[in-house]
Amino acid sequence: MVSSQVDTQEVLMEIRNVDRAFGGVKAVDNVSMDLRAGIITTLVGPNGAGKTTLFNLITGELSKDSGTIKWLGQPINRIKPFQAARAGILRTFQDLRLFNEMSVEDNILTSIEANSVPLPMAKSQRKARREKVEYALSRTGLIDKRHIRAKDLAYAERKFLSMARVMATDARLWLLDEPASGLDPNSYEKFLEILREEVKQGVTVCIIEHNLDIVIGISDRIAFLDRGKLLADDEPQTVLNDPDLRAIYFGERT
Ligand SMILES: Nc1ncnc2c1ncn2[C@@H]1O[C@H](COP(=O)(O)OP(=O)(O)OP(=O)(O)O)[C@@H](O)[C@H]1O
Repeated sequence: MVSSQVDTQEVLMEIRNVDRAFGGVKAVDNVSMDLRAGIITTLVGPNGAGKTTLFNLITGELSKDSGTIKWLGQPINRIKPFQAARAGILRTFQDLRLFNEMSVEDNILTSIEANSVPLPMAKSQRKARREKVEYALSRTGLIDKRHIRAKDLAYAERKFLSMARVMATDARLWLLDEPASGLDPNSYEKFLEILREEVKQGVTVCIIEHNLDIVIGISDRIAFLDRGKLLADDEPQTVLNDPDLRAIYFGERT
């Protein structure tokens, strides 16, 4: 599933000594890691490990207490979510945050409009937007649902719409927060297939995932967080075969 189109040694994002506490809880504790281009990095760890907080720090939903994050070599320490999106870093949320009263198609269009650098709407740009919407609709299997309101979709379709909203932008880094949770096996196979295809086209993905089958099926690299600390960042087999990490993952720590 590694991209054939990009240099996977290229570091897109450099995270160094990042901290964030909530009162006495160190949600993210001195985390340093790289996100490399054209691969899928999976963030795993028990509940409360700090995975979502790390996403929030990357995209500026939360501010860091200390540490630095660089994107394409440039510090993005005070970035706001809309600036992150326009810089090519886009995320999904566990609670999806769709516009429930809007149609599927309008949800995708809105995402393009909100997350792209505004340009005068030349005819050619309008056409390009339409093509992106069509691409996202067809890749996620939502083409026949384009006029349905988001709130009337089935659960799996809502998950795919959330992904379509990222897909239709030109984001280079996708941060996906449990995008496959609650999906039936058919849907998550489809989800994995879509993701692999997008990575082949050059997208870079960091995904938070609990389902071990999905973690095994998709990861090029696994970063393991526990109580805010990064305990491992390595090849999947190395992380998954580590008995101490397995004990933490399966809640068997002493
Ligand atoms: N806004 C907040 N206010 C107070 N504490 C928070 C806040 N956000 C996160 N925390 C705490 O920070 C820690 C890390 O939470 P976080 O949601 O990042 O973990 P997670 O690994 O994403 O967990 P899960 O797998 O359950 O989603 C937890 O102890 C959580 O209670």
